[in-house]
Amino acid sequence: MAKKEVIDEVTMKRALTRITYEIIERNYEIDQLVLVGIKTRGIYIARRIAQRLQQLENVEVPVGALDITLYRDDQKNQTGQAELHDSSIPESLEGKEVIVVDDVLYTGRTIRAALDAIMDFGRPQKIALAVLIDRGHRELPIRADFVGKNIPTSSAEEIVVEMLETDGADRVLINKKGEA
Ligand SMILES: O=P(O)(O)OC[C@H]1O[C@H](OP(=O)(O)OP(=O)(O)O)[C@H](O)[C@@H]1O
Ligand SMILES: O=c1cc[nH]c(=O)[nH]1
Repeated sequence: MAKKEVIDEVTMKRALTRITYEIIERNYEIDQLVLVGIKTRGIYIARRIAQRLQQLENVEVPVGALDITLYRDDQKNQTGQAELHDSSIPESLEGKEVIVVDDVLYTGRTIRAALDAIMDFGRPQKIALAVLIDRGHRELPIRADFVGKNIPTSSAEEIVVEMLETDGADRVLINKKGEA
């Protein structure tokens, strides 16, 4: 199966704008809000949501970045210390209202690990989750509060998120695992 585009630039933009409106409607204490993006593309998505919050509400929401590869509990990323880099949280998360942001939600293991990692930066008042794509197949009791698009997949497929900042274009593709 060839790669198939399931989200184009315009649809991605709309999805992120909608998520931003949903965040606004949720009545967060804006001055307590911190977005925490999960590397790599979750950070870009978090920055884009922060930009829209600035445009729509004239608020500056801090964006942190989390590299959680060391914390994962499956063997996929247990390659040791070399992966502990780039986590940067702008301030203590103690008492904050945190929204974790990632590109794809799949088994939920990355998010479980992210929750662990966040606790090292203080105890937030609450934590929510925003993802661009929810592709199903959860292995843990984790769900997203804000979803750009639900894309049902088989486990033989993969979702490939491309973003301007790192891939030269904004789009989402579905691909048969192992195919280029
Ligand atoms: O719900 P899960 O099963 O944990 O899967 C979701 C995670 O998988 C991907 O990261 P990946 O580890 O593939 O790294 P990448 O983002 O650098 O491609 C994706 O960016 C999510 O962070
Ligand atoms: O299909 C998938 C699964 C996890 N993470 C991705 O980026 N794509």
